[in-house]
Amino acid sequence: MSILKRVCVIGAGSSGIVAAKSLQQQGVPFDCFELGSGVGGVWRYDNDSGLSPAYRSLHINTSRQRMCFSDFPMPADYPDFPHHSLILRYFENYVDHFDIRRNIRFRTRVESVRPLVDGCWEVTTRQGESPSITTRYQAVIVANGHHWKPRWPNFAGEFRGRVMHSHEYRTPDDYQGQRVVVVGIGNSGCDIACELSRAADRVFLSTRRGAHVIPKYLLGKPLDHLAPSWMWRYLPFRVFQRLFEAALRISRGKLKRYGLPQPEHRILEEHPTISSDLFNQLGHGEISIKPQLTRLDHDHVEFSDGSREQVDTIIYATGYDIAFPFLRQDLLDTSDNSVRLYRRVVHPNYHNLFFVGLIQPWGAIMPLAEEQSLWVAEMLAGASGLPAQAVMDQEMDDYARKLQKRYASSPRHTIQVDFYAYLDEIRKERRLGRRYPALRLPKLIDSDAARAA
Ligand SMILES: NC(=O)C1=CN([C@@H]2O[C@H](COP(=O)(O)OP(=O)(O)OC[C@H]3O[C@@H](n4cnc5c(N)ncnc54)[C@H](OP(=O)(O)O)[C@@H]3O)[C@@H](O)[C@H]2O)C=CC1
Repeated sequence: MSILKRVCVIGAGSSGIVAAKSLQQQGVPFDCFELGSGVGGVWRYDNDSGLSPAYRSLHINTSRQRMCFSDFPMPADYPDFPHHSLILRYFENYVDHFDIRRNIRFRTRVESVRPLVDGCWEVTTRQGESPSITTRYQAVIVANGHHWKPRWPNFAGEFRGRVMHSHEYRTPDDYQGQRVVVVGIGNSGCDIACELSRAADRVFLSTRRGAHVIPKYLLGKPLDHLAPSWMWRYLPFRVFQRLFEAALRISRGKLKRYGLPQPEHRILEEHPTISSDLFNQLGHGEISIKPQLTRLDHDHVEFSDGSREQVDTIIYATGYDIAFPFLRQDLLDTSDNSVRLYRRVVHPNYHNLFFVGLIQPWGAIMPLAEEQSLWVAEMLAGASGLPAQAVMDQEMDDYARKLQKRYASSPRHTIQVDFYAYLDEIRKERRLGRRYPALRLPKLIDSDAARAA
């Protein structure tokens, strides 16, 4: 039997809950489906969805003032960079404060999302072991996150020790006395290498191009407090980049002083790697930096400088693929890990299929997911619309071109945005949207004749 509803939200992580709350405030009926038995997504340690990569010691690397939602500040007694347990508590309180938990169906997998010929979406869900249910929706908001499907590299040779992805890493307890190589110098790689360096016998951190590692505090301030928002907004990019480089030179010094390779690209041309601990652990001689891993050889690994090390465990901290297991690949091609969406939110052909939180900002994601959610909720409430298709196509082309020009080429740089620029962009889109014809949603007619397109 199919039941009529209006909007389906997929996921109750930080993006899903703000999408749900925004719909509720606009009076748009919705169902939110969450695979795990609680909210919080990646911030729920040992989430029974099996999708959270959070390790026991995880602290966020954006400050509490920058990461919170606009109408729900984080408690003043939280530290600058809260532990994941505090962040989860914040999300739990948010959900209760805005009374959205009753519209979230937990332990429910979204199996498929299919477009119907009448413009609606047919969403098939399954709660636990119950039979699947199919429901028609006028619109779907995808907020399933993009840090749950490990990206595995492929190296020549064979390895007989333990091979794992950072997604599986939880605590350093099992690594006493081991020799471990961590591949990748993103935030996971650095955090895990630092933690393991206090437990394992030797830790090698392998990087193929280095990173402009930024300490959590710069000139005595949480790094995202250093430059006022007007600098991010109005200074020409190259000027801002030079100022940032200067602040790093003063605060941190040169990378090579710590034994880190100098990347070929400049700061702001990569997703930021933020770690204060890495500098200490390098200075203590507890981590050895290695170039690209090139070959596996039973209980040894080889690197591009010809060096070779015996190791017990390889941890690939090589990032994540973007994936929507419930959507047909031909509806949204993610084969090169990029997605083509208007303003990173609206599907180019199906204007009632939205994505919230599918961005990787220089800065915190939550306020940006909030702004996206407000925009989408206004459209779904009939208060706002989209520009002409040609305008949307142009914007998507421009974004892809700018991204390619600015960022080091990597599958992890396909959804990058700058915090303030993107916030302003979506705010402007909301203002303009009120002048466009309201978004036309398909009518909800429960008809067995509506076939999958
Ligand atoms: N404390 C916090 O708040 C934390 C936040 N995060 C966030 O989670 C997200 C995911 O981070 P993370 O898991 O670090 O993943 P990232 O994608 O950010 O980093 C992956 C790293 O692995 C390298 N890599 C990828 N493929 C290969 C390969 N085949 N060979 C060698 N190196 C490779 C990348 O290098 P290259 O650049 O050359 O592609 C990069 O250094 C990010 O948004 C991050 O900011 C993660 C951990 C902690």
